[in-house]
Amino acid sequence: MRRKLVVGNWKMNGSLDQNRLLLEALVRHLDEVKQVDIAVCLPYPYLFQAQAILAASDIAWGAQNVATHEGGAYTGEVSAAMLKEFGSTYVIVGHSERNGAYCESDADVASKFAIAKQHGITPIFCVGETLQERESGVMEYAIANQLDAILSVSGGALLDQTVIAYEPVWAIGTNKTATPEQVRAAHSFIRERIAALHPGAAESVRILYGGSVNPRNASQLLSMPDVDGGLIGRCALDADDFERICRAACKA
Ligand SMILES: O=C[C@H](O)COP(=O)(O)O
Repeated sequence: MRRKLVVGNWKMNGSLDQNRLLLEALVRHLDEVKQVDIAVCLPYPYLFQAQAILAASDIAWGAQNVATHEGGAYTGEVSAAMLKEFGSTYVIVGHSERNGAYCESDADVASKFAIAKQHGITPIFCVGETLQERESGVMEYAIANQLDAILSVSGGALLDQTVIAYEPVWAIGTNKTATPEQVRAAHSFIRERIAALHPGAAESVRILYGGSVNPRNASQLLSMPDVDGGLIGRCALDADDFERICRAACKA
């Protein structure tokens, strides 16, 4: 039985003052929510602040990216070892906002996935189709390619105990949520694809849905078969909304 996981992706939002209020509110609001795992992935400069405020709670924290290298002359990069020093449990890899704007390749994402695992950080590996891919009927092909990039570098076994986020690009930040049936079909496809290579990993990997999840649609989306939680963007910046989504996950 997989435990549900709700992760807030703060993206490039926050300030020391805003974060303190939000993190302290999350600690208060979510103190009694024990039935699901909860985490926030915030910008690098605030990992120390998250560690200070969340360490005594059950809320985990992590980053939104990681370098493909262990260290050295890579200006502007942040290594997995550095993330670990600040207590990061998770790191998001392959988010479509990075693939598009920063030209991350599948090989880059596979390296990030592998290096995170080597340092004991759980990668949250994002996959998902564009609207054009969905409308032209190649959605499964697109997702399979993204998955295979990881599977070919890391092997199925490395997916054991990791997290995949299915995020249709057209549903991110748009208020166009995927229908429950679309979500179910995509999650089932992802699990079957992994099972074909590594049945053990397919059972343990948690597959989150991300894309315009809010307190009103969370119950239905998160209770679909093969959905093990959510990756939440905008609604993770509001303590009340995030709490309601976490509570919906408890009942899902
Ligand atoms: O990582 C989170 C996703 O990009 C979803 O963002 P959103 O909930 O604002 O649509």
